[in-house]
Amino acid sequence: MSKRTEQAAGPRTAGPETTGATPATPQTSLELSRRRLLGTVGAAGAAGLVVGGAGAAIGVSATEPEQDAAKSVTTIGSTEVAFRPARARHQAGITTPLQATGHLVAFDLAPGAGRKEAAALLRRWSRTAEELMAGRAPAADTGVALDAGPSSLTVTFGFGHSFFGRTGLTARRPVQLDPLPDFSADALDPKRSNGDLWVQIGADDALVAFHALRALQKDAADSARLRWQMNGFNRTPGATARPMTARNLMGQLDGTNNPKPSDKDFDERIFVGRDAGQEWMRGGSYAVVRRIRMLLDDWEKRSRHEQERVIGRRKDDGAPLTGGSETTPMRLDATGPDGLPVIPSNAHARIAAPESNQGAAMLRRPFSFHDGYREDGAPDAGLLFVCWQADPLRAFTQVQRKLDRGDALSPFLRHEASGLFAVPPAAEPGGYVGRPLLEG
Ligand SMILES: C=CC1=C(C)c2cc3[nH]c(cc4nc(cc5[nH]c(cc1n2)c(C)c5CCC(=O)O)C(CCC(=O)O)=C4C)c(C)c3C=C
Ligand SMILES: [Fe+2]
Repeated sequence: MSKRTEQAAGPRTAGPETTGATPATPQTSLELSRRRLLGTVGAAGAAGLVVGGAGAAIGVSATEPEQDAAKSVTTIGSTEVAFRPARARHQAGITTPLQATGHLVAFDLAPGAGRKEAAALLRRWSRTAEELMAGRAPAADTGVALDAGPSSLTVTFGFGHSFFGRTGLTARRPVQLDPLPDFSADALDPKRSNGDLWVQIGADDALVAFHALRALQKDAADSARLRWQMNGFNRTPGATARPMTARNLMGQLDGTNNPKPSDKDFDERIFVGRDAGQEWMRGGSYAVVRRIRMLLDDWEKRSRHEQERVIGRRKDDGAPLTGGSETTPMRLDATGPDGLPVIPSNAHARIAAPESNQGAAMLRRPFSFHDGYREDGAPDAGLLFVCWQADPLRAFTQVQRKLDRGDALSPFLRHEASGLFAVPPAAEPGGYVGRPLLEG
């Protein structure tokens, strides 16, 4: 299995859809990297040469500095994520470890385009995504990613509420796509919210991600028009000396208590089950997307101690305020000498925890964003919050309702855009994403 050094949910292994060879020793890693340096892997021919490198952290000590630099770069580039996972039914980009660059894009079908045009578009998009994720260049390529391998590229497709009316498929729209309720702290921009179609692109190389975005935009041609685009980033794999949970722009370890694929109820919580009302969604998931701006000027004025009480965890190592390490469970009932809860009653992690929400859980897989500075001089920066769940009403909505009523983090956040998308299972061999809906 291909290994990554920066992961979505703390120290854990890559998602089941990541392909690759047996974890490499320093020696094999070097050999594989040499093969790649000889030019055998590039945008035109990566298939079959997924090195599954051991990551920069393993290989660096045994070799010359120049080789080390080349090796760590090529290891990142050559990691491939399967478009049609062999052992999972879901699309890539859900359990895939966080990538360094992301584009979230929504499209609306063009006037006059309906179900037939949508089906043709999803077929084109699926073919392009499969080629690019394997590191192959599509027809009439721009050449932007010519020198790079697939770089963990994932492309994930979803349908918004409005898609079903536009395509005459209202009867097959899942109730889970009913619009999210209004929350008191919402300041949503409708132009940057929702949309007929949603595409999530992630990659460990910014040019590879841009290349994919352009190719998909060209495929959309006259059948769909861009509604909004958001660009985000995460830490680059290998930037930290050991695999770690990612940090957000407030400086917190974010993702610690995410559900893990090894949890016995993971699939049930994150993916639509076999008994779901809408058959075409079985094995799929629902994505909630929120552009959440952080009021960083206010946040950064708070002391470390105050910041930690807002979350309920320590900033440096992510351990709960009740002690231990990052992976130690929070003791929500622990009180201090003053008789008050050690993890404050309005701490974000307490209010959002499954224990406070009838077991509700979601897989958070965000990107940070920074779109420059606002007129008032404040950074236009924050979190492109993306979370995945089998049922948004029982996961995101349940938790956000609670956060909305008294989360200590809320005064430092502005929810500025929102989307809810049905993300169907992966394409079957010879098929395309969404075919059972569009042709069923
Ligand atoms: C409605 C869901 C959530 C929103 C919106 C949200 C925004 C948000 N969160 C952080 C930072 C942290 N969140 C943490 C934990 C956490 N957050 C949610 C849900 C939402 N967060 C959940 C379900 C959890 C897990 C709670 C638990 O089970 O313990 C943490 C702590 C570390 C961790 O577990 O990840 C941080 C830090 C920001 C900055 C933010 C909006 C910008
Ligand atoms: Fe959170």
